[in-house]
Amino acid sequence: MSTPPIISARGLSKSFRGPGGRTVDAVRDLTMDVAPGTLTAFLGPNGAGKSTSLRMLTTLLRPTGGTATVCGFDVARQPAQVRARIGYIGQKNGAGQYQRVRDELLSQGALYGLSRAETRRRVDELVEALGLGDLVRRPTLKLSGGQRRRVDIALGLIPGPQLLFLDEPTTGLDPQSRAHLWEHILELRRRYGTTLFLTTHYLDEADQFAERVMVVDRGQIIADDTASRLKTDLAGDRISLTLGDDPAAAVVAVRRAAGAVGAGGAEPEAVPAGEGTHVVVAVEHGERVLPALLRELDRDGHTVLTAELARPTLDDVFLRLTGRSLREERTDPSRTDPAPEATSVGAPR
Ligand SMILES: Nc1ncnc2c1ncn2[C@@H]1O[C@H](COP(=O)(O)OP(=O)(O)OP(=O)(O)O)[C@@H](O)[C@H]1O
Repeated sequence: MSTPPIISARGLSKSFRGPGGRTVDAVRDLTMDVAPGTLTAFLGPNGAGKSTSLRMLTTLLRPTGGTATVCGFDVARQPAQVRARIGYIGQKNGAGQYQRVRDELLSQGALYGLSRAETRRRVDELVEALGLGDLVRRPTLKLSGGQRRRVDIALGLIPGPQLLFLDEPTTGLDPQSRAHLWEHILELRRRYGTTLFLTTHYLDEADQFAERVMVVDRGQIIADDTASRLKTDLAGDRISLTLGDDPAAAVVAVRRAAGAVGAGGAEPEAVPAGEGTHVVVAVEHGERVLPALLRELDRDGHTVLTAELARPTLDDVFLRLTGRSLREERTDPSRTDPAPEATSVGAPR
């Protein structure tokens, strides 16, 4: 990394005293460097340690081990300097209840010590960037979940942070509001070049929008790369074919054809399917392999009844790494109740 990292953590850890005096290692040995201007997604099931990591990086929780710098300052020793440079949108709604949206945004500027003129300029800019024009005169109490999340993000951005932490920004929103919020998040990046570090349960969001995905499980980062590399390296593509042969002949045919087109290696798996046999084989670069494989099978005189290419998802990656599906991990029975969530850093609301 040529420019210094905006987040740098070495062995960052946090243990809590759980029920019955049991120790909960919420975050274990978190080590990472994050480049400025990037969008990183912290992806993991409930209780994986995502919020705890964020709360340490935003100085809201004191680590029990390791070190971290954010915007060049030590989170434990220089929390005020860190807070002055970051925004944090927690899981619970930060926006007040009765104030009108515009008044709330203006008060936020005053809390951060911005001049009135500077605050107005920022508010106008963010109202436009986040599409809040029609909402500014309404009390936040009357807003929908998605609208309120946008106001939260505007509040977090009023002081012009270099780095914005978002804890599950889209949880609880319907698909349309999620898509809308993402448009705005991406627009913010284009405009201000803000570094974004967010947690999410949503595999599709991490896949589609993040440049870097860190998969977290049981307090540890278990994978860290672009979504596309994680999928290619850890899960691979899958070609599913239905051949008009019996299972043994179908497996031999696919194994031979895959070897002939340079995609051998993985053992094809066969399942009898009606008139023929369904065979699944894992390959790399399935889009290139599939046509060649079909030509090869045809040349060998096999009848291919159906052919399908399945691209892996981040869930396949998680499954491969942990043997569990992230989709089924939405609740964690061992979870204990965390302390009340603080929703902002830098200034009280
Ligand atoms: N204040 C606390 N006291 C005791 N245990 C805690 C506390 N905060 C978090 N934990 C525990 O630490 C672990 C990690 O929790 P954390 O909230 O960081 O997970 P998460 O990945 O953010 O989950 P979610 O996606 O549900 O928000 C969990 O087992 C949780 O119960």
